[in-house]
Amino acid sequence: MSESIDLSLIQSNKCFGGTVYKYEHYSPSLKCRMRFNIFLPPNAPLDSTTKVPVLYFLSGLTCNEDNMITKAGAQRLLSEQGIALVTPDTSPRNTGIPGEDDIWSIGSGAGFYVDATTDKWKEHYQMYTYIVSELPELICSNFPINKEKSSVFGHSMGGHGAIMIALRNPGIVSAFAPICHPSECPVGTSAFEEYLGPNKSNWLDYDPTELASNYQSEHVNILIDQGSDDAFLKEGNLLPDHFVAAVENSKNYITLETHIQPGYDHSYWFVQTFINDHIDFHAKFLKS
Ligand SMILES: N[C@@H](CCC(=O)N[C@@H](CS)C(=O)NCC(=O)O)C(=O)O
Repeated sequence: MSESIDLSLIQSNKCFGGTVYKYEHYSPSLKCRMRFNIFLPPNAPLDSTTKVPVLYFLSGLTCNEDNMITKAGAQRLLSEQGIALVTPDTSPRNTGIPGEDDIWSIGSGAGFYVDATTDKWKEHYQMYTYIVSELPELICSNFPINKEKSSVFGHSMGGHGAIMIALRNPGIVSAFAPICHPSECPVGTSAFEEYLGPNKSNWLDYDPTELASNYQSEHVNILIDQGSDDAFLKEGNLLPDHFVAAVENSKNYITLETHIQPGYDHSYWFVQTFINDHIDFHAKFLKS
């Protein structure tokens, strides 16, 4: 890895026999310093010659690299399964873009996993490139990770990111309460307009529902869990029914399993309840 990336260890904590490491690095695609956590299971310490599969978890609005790894309780099963976990941040930070910290659903903590094209955001907000290209290269060059065995999952805005990425780079994907149709919901339209401009045709490649409705590529397997008492769902920000209908059009190419979980909300209490189902879902493919 090039020295300019300056990968620095910030913290390490033993966890279920493995270790959670926090790193900081300079990101050439985002032009700022970024942090991520990586959990290495007991069978793949840093100096291991054994390479293990990896899961990338994309978090939701207002989150950083810590929310999921500290709250979802994934490490117990990942440790047993011998699967690594990477939790990236959700946006560039401290870029100096005016107002970057002012609105909870745009800017810091709200990168929406797109490569921005508008003058205001495009220099730094290249989260699609960061998550799909830069970060996996950095991870596979510096850690005992099997490049061929990786998949992505996420929550809310990160569920949108995970499904969108898996439909553009066919693979296994799962999501908790994903923003399924960002082009049609309040938080999605305001962010897409800001990052991609007002022309909705430029939004389609970043929208899970739009991508699914025309999908005719390698088979994709998707698992979604959705709480029935989720405030974001009730506000019309998630629109899972739009996604289910879109998949109907592409059912020869997409297998979708959706679980509506009665009484659960949008929080990490919900995520931690079903995290093991998601790890098992990925493990079937990652370890085959
Ligand atoms: N607008 C609210 C909602 C933010 C929110 O619920 N974010 C979700 C993802 S969309 C989350 O995971 N929050 C962090 C956490 O629960 O740890 C806020 O700013 O508090």
